Amino acid sequence: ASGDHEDYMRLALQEARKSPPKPTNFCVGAVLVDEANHTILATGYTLELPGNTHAEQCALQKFATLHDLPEEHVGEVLPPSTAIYTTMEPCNMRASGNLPCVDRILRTRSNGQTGISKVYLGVKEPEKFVGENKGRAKLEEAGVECIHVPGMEEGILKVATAGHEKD
Ligand SMILES: Nc1nc(=O)c(N)c(NC[C@H](O)[C@H](O)[C@H](O)COP(=O)(O)O)[nH]1
Ligand SMILES: [Zn+2]
Repeated sequence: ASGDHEDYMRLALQEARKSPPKPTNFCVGAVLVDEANHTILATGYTLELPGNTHAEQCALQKFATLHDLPEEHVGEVLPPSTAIYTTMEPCNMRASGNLPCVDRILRTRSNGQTGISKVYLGVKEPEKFVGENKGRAKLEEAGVECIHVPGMEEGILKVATAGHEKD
């Protein structure tokens, strides 16, 4: 039911609120969900884990850690109907040059692993740091279904840009 999608996106926004505002990125929240069992596998928010970490990256890393695996191997332990909810579409390029979350999501589907098969997003990425984010098209080309969960855009962007100069 669409209510579930909004509930998970609201939870992701709650997570985003925990992120320390910075002028050089967005405060984003993510929730990794086993859709078949309606269970939350992990949550994450920007900068939750040490280093210049992204929300989606943190959720993946935390779930991998639960299974004593590094993030790059998380695809080995994700249940068959795993989705990720993220308040902002996964990054496809990062000004820091760190591995984008689109690549981390696609990596979960390597070696015949199902990995993440659905991405629910709250907003498109504003073109402030890296121009237009073409991540959604890249995910869809790879067979990952991307679904916009509407209705929370204002709140998501307010949190995401909390560390930015008020223009
Ligand atoms: N989906 C998403 N989740 C995040 O947790 C986050 N911080 C961004 N932000 C996207 C933005 O494009 C990058 O934050 C800047 O490009 C700076 O790059 P770094 O974050 O320093 O690697 N996007
Ligand atoms: Zn990212």
